[in-house]
Amino acid sequence: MSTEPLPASSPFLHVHKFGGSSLADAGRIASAARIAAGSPGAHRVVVVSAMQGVTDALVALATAARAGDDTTPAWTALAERHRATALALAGADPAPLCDRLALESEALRGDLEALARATGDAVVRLSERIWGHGELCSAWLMQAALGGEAAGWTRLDTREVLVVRAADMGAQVDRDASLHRLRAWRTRHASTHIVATGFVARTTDGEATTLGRNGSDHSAALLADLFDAASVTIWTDVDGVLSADPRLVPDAVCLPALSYAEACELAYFGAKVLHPRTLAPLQARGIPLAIRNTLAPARPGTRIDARGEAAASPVKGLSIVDGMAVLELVGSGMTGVPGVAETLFAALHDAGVSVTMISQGSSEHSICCVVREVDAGRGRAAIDAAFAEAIAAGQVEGVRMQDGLCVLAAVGDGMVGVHGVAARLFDGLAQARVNIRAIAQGASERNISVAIAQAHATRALRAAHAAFWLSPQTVSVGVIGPGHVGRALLEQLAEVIPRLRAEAGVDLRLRGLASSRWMRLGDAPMDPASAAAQLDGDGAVPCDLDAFAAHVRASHLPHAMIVDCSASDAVAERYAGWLAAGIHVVTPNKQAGSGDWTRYAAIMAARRAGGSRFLYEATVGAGLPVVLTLRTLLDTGDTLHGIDGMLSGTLAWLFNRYDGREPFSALVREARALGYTEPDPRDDLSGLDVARKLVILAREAGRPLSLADVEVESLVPDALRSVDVDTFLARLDLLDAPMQARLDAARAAGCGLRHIAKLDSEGRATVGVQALPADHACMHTRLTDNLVQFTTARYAENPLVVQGPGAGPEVTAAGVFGDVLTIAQALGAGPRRSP
Ligand SMILES: Nc1ncnc2c1ncn2[C@@H]1O[C@H](COP(=O)(O)OP(=O)(O)O)[C@@H](O)[C@H]1O
Ligand SMILES: N[C@@H](CC(=O)OP(=O)(O)O)C(=O)O
Repeated sequence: MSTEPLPASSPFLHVHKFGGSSLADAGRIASAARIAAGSPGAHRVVVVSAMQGVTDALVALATAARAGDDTTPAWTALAERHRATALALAGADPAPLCDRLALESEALRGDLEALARATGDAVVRLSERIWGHGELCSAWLMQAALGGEAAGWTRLDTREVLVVRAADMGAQVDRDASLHRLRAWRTRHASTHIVATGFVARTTDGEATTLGRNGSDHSAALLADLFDAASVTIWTDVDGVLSADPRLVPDAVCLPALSYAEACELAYFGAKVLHPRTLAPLQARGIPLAIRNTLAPARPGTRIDARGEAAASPVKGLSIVDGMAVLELVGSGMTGVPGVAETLFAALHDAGVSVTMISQGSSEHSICCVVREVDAGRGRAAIDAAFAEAIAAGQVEGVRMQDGLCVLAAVGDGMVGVHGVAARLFDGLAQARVNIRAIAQGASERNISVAIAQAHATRALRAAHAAFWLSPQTVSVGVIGPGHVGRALLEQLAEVIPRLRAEAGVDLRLRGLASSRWMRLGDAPMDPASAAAQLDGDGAVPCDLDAFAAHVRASHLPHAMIVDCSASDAVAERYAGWLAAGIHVVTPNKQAGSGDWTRYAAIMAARRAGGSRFLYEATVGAGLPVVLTLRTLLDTGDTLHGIDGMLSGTLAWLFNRYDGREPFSALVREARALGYTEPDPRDDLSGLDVARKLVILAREAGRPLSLADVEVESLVPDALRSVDVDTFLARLDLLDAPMQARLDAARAAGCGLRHIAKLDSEGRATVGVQALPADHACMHTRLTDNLVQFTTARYAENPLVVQGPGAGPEVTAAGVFGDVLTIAQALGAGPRRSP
């Protein structure tokens, strides 16, 4: 660290400002001190705010004192908070620091007592002193954390040097007087580095004052100018200036660079991270500003300078100013009359009402301006008075007032000369069903502002944010059932999501994962690669499907989808509700498609009502395009005559292998060992699973078939139907003799055996073993191949055949993923769900 005395002004000097969030407790102050001490540059000026919450407490104390309330408990708590922080920071010898803070606390107590009795100007003077107490204390704390005078850090009470006078536009610095006082201060303090109190200043009369709430940013900029600093860094608790307030828009992104003008507009329109008056002194001197995160100091943050930087979106940031009202002067007599606007704004000026936004239609029939709600009544009275004569003469109707509004501003240098920006903003707001009360765009085209109902503020901000920062194909995804298929799907998602985002604009965000017992929900997208492994770890909560769906249907993301990879009927029971709520559903779970007809019909109706999609390609033939092929045939006007084929990979494998050389039971055991069968092979041999698939296909073709309507031949002997699995496996050879007899009979007729599902032209559905001639397509399959033949009007002589491996987690997951993509890719063109 340099020990050269600090020059009166230096281009090698860097200003660092730490806000209250960075000084919330002793640990944070120590981190801030490490950042300041370790930052580059020969000389540093560290500007501190009060510890988090302290200014609020002081404002409340002053109010209580004026009201004659007992301030002792709150005063004691505040003094104790500073003392406890000092003890934690000061190490072996905390007494000097504690004494300093005790003196400050005593001064505060004196001011509070005086304020309780004060009258006239003294009320303002004492209040200002009280409000600034927090910065005086935190500067002592920070100086100690940095090692004090011994380490070259001198404390500057900014009230000694920063001279401001009250002006129309807020406190105005007297630069010459301030420079003069700073030089004088420098002659008395030969320090290398400085810790300066933010927020506080002195009036031209030498009284203590403040720069207004959140004014420490402004202090840092003013000191940077006075010290001729090379840069200013504002350290806070977020990564930089974000595209919107992260408390309202969870998907807000950190903006790498902004121009002074962009930052100024955003700050003026409510981006709390930066005080609006900070930019002017820096811009005037060309001093660059960085906003960085004390909690993550390695991150680059936001750079603000004259250059700014072009970005992908023409709009850099969105912000909201709450508590606004519209005043509208209306009257046909105003048209073409010069001076109306002048009279109106002069009236507002005289009443001390500041105008945030102005809009006037070209008919000049009305002039509308947006002011702060608290000023609106005063503003209206002032305009009414100014136009009293015109109102009496009937030329002007009077002033209409509407409160309960806020102003949403979209800001960006990139908007200049670019068409479609306003359209995108208004479209986003329209999608969210937000009514726009007034619109203004300055001729700089750097800001479009709209006045909207306060009640719609968050919804509007999220919708506008989605319109500019999210792809229309951004989908909030929740996956249920991390079994074999679910896990394979998560692996595939992990591999493909980055490419989909970069190349196709499809932005799939895994925000929830649930098993039958646990669920994990994330606001930030979860990593699909590790999500399943972490499911029952820290942060997991017991599964609640309502909460899961509510989270997935995030109001700040344009679309939501639940992928059900469970085999649960209870989950299928939820589909109708989810679809009606606009959540798309994708599943390989056969329960809904083949279960109770009334529920199936309700699901299909909910899908239509919610404008959402329900896809289940992987319920039949795993990753093979079976449902899609049938759908396409029907959608293009073909007529289905029949479906037949092998719909079970397990049974296909068994009959492919079964040639009489090995008993059927041995093959069942082998298939089980290879993982081809369900743990209880009766689930396959019963034919029920195949029957479910046939029902799904029949319903797809518009036939109201139910499971009970399918004639299913079970391969499980009656005697083994209700025994436990072990007994069943032990007595499996009961299958052998009857199966051998069927094989012999088939062979005698020149045929072989296959397990076939069939839906005929009359709608009759059957599932069972059939003897097929050697030239039948099903006799030419391999391993676990499924084969589905569609006989239709167009494919009458020679059916359309879909064939390929029809089982296994990877191919099934790929079928599910295909549905997810089908939905996501179509979203770009379709309407967005309203947030
Ligand atoms: N556009 C925005 N970008 C970043 N932060 C914002 C924005 N709008 C509002 N904020 C809020 O501003 C906060 C930082 O301001 P503030 O609380 O005054 O910080 P500090 O205490 O460090 O001075 C952030 O925690 C964030 O919640
Ligand atoms: N402490 C003052 C000044 C300030 O700027 O604080 P912060 O940097 O924490 O916003 C306030 O709360 O208004």
